[in-house]
Amino acid sequence: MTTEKPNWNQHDLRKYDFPLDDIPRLNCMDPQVDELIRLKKPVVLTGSNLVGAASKWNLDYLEENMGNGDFTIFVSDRNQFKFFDEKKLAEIASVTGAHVKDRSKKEYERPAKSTTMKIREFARRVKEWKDGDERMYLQQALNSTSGAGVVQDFIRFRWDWVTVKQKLHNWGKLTYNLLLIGLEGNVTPCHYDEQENLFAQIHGHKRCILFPPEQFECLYPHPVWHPHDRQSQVDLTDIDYSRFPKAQNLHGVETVVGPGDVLYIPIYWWHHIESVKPEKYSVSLNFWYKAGPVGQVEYPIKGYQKVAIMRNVEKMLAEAMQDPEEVGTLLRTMVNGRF
Ligand SMILES: CC1(C)c2ccccc2-c2ccc(C[C@@H](CC(=O)O)C(=O)C(=O)O)cc21
Ligand SMILES: [Zn+2]
Repeated sequence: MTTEKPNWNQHDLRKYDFPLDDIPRLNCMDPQVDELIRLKKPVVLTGSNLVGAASKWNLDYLEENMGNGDFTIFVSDRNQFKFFDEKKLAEIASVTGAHVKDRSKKEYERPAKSTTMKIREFARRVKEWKDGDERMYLQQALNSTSGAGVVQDFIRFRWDWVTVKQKLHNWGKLTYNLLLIGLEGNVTPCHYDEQENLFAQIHGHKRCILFPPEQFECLYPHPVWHPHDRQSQVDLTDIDYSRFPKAQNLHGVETVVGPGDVLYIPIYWWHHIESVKPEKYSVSLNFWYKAGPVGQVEYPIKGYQKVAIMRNVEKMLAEAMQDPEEVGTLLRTMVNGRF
């Protein structure tokens, strides 16, 4: 049985061009949960109390209990926070041979810039924020150096429960717990991660739209060597069908998570996440796990395995030619009129 979906006033939510089915909401003790996770299908787990100790993490509490560190804040003059991986610029420079005319100065549009702020300053700006102002998104890995109060709460998470899940599903090690505090209306555009994710919602609500890895060709990700690697080129809120015709075949699943909900975002699944009204800000904490060991490969191979193969081919070709920009030309030569 699925637990009641919050009586969400659908008309408040943005209408998309593509069909969206509901992600199942199940009590965490329901045996169907482990079946869905085993099949790498998204599911909302209710009643887990995974981050119950953080239920009091509103801005006032966090302001008092996150210590005096400098926190990473992304700033954007629009709703979208399309992250830009600076490390990729160094990788491009390292793989590009001397024979390439000097393109390393190539300018990329840098959408969201990052800065650091004390939690007190961030909290003040959130309280004063009004629609139209510059948007901010605090994203900070939690660890033992976070404030004493937060660390005490962190220790009291349901690590017993989540460790059982990690082992049962052969996930690798826990790499990060990212604390996320974003303003209502902040959008993290459609992208995939190469990690399993238990996404715990703590304060406010987030609308999560997901697509399976099989819809790779409808979402036209940036090249692997691009700073927007793993992110879709398609703006789902304003789809350019002339550039991205296959986006017409998009068919997603969605849910709105609220405090206490934990959404399982399977590795390589696309997700587009928006903080929604009525709360002014939202607080989430994700649990990212490395992929488990590649077990016995079964054929036909699965969608997410094809994505991993395509990534490796792009990397290998860029290195072989010492020129990332040559990859498209070579691949077109390989397939056009032949396969
Ligand atoms: C947009 C932002 C702040 C960012 C900027 C620059 C580099 C990285 C990131 C980054 C990574 C993860 C998230 C959380 C979540 C999306 C969401 O909840 O908004 C998500 O995608 C996940 O948990 O996998 C959010 C961000
Ligand atoms: Zn993500």
